[in-house]
Amino acid sequence: MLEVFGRTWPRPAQLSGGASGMEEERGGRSGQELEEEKRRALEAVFGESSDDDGGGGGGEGKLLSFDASTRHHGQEEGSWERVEGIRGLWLCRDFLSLERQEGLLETIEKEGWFSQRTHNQAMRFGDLPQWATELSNLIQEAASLDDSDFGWFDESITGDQDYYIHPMPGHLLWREPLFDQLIVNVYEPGEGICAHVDLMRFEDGIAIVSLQSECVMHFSPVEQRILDAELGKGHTDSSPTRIPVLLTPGSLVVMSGEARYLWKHEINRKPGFQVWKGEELLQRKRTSITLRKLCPSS
Ligand SMILES: O=C(O)CCC(=O)C(=O)O
Ligand SMILES: [Fe+2]
Repeated sequence: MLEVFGRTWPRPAQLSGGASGMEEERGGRSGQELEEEKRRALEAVFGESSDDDGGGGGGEGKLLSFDASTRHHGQEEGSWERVEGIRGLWLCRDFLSLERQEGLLETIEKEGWFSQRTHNQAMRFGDLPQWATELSNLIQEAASLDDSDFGWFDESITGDQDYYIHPMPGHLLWREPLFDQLIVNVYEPGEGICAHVDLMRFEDGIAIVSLQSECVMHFSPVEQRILDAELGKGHTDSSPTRIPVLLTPGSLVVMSGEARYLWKHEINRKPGFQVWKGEELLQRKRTSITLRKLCPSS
């Protein structure tokens, strides 16, 4: 099933008739209600969504320019970083080479999802296009390199923290399929996405690949009080925590556990918010690919 539409933030509502953006929790409405509203609006515009690729190149055997088999071993792997302060948030900065980033962009372009200027978000549910399956294989491969490859082994990590010693805990990394939902978001300079926790209809273990413009994604706790209690701080006098993470082109972010459920993520590309090491980042068009797995009941 393919859905292509315009995100509503910060652009005005386009296809979704006033519904808020896809994941944001706003105005007291649950994410689920927003999702349903969006679905109804989409159907009003496009009719019922179907599984058809529209001949866009996602079908079996059409690898186009993104071909995982050309991966250069050693070049693109092995630079996982744990994001300090957020358990379950991992960053792999050099996940995709420049060549592979270009191939991926070209492949996405050939899908034709964004041929209309107003369309800046496409979602696929169920069978993913082959290039996205290949991308998820690369994610699995990168995340599954054993401890010695990364020197992660840390004897002080025990018990439930075991969950956080790999970019993706084993029960998520080896599920079948790893991902069955895809979102491609295209952002023009100045455009971003509001602080949100991804909907509960998706399982734990979410991956985001960044292309084109670099950007700063901010993470803030869903409940500042919980974080403060954990850190042993009184919550009344503490300022809200916001942890910036620089997403460079070709980088991969993986969120699981606390990072996925207890932290909101946000990209604010309004002037003054895209600052890294004291410098305002130059904004260009940005494309991101989010891969998730639907919960069995969805
Ligand atoms: O564009 C991004 O990097 C984030 C997208 C996102 O958070 C989402 O699709 O839920
Ligand atoms: Fe998200």
